[in-house]
Amino acid sequence: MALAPTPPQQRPTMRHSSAFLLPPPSPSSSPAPGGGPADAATVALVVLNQPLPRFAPLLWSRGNRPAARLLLLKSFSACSALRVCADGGANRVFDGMPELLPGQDAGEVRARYKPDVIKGDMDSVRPEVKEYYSNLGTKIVDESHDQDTTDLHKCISFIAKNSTFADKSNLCILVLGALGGRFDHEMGNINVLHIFPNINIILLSNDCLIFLLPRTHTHEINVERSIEGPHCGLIPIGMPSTSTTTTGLRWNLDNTSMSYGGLISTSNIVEEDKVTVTSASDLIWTISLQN
Ligand SMILES: Nc1ncnc2c1ncn2[C@@H]1O[C@H](COP(=O)(O)OP(=O)(O)OP(=O)(O)O)[C@@H](O)[C@H]1O
Ligand SMILES: Cc1ncc(C[n+]2csc(CCO)c2C)c(N)n1
Repeated sequence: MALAPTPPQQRPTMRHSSAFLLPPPSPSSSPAPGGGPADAATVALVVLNQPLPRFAPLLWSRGNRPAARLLLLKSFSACSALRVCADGGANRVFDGMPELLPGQDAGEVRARYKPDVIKGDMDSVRPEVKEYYSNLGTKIVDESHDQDTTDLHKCISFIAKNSTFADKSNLCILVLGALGGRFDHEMGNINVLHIFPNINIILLSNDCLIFLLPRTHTHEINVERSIEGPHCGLIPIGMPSTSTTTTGLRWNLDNTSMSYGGLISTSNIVEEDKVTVTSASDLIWTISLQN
C-alpha cells in the first residue's frame, strides 16, 4: 500500500545557508550568524574538470589554520575535511590554484593545495599531474572499468562511504565547477542531486549555486544578501509538483503546480533574508552569486 504524503504542516524544517562563502571573520569580530547545512557541518569539497571558481582557495584552506577552524566551527564550520578531485579536476587544481594566487610562489601553492583523493575513469587527468600528487600522498582511485556513472557520481559515492561522514545529516558536499560548461555534464551533475537526495550537495560555479529541496521537508533558506541573489529559481526536474508554496520571493507560489512544459519559476527575485519553500515534489533551488 502506498504511503500518503506527509501533510505540509507536519514536515520537519531543513535550514540552508550560503554562509560558507562569506570571507573568514577577522579574529576580533563576533561570529557570523551562520545557520543552515554548513552550520556545524562537516564539509567535503569535490573539484570538477572546469575552471576553478574564484572562491576555491577560500573553501579549500579554511580548515588548515587551527584558530580559524575553531572560530568557524562556532560560526559556520566551513572547513573542508576531505578534498576530492574528479579525474580532470586535478588538472584544474594543479593549474588553477597558482593562477588564483598570483602573488605567491607557484610551487609552494601547488604543494599546499594537495587533494586527498583523485577519483574517476582517469581519462582526463594528465600523467604528470597524477604523478605529482601521487608522490605527495594523494590517493588515486582508478575506476576506468565503470563507464556507466559519471566521475562526480563516483566521487559522491566515495565520500558517502567514508566513515568520517557516517552521519549524513551532518555532511555538506560542495562541488566546484559544476555549471556553465557542457550541457550534458551540467545535466549529469544535476542528476547526481536527485540520485543522492538525502545528502546535502551544493553545486557551485562563479555565477550561481544549486541544491535540491527534498519534498520530505519544509525548507528555510537564509539568504546571504551581501554575496547571493537577488535572482533565483525554483524548478521541478524529473516530475511535476502538484503544489508548491513559498514566502520571501517577489513572485511567491501559493499551492501552485509547476511542471516542465508548464509553469516553472525562473528569473524570480529574493525579497527577504529568509525564503521558505514547501513542495509536493523535490525541487531544484538556484540563486545567483554576486561577482
Ligand atoms: N564542461 C563541463 N561542464 C560541467 N561539468 C563538467 C564539465 N566537464 C567536466 N565536468 C564534470 O567534471 C567531472 C570530471 O570531468 P572529466 O572531463 O574528467 O570527465 P570525463 O568523464 O572524462 O568527461 P568526458 O569523457 O565526457 O569528456 C565530470 O564527471 C563532470 O561532473
Ligand atoms: C545510456 C548511456 N549513455 C552514456 C553512457 C556513457 N557514459 C556515461 S557515464 C560515463 C563515464 C564518464 O566518465 C560514460 C562514458 C553510458 N554508459 N550509458
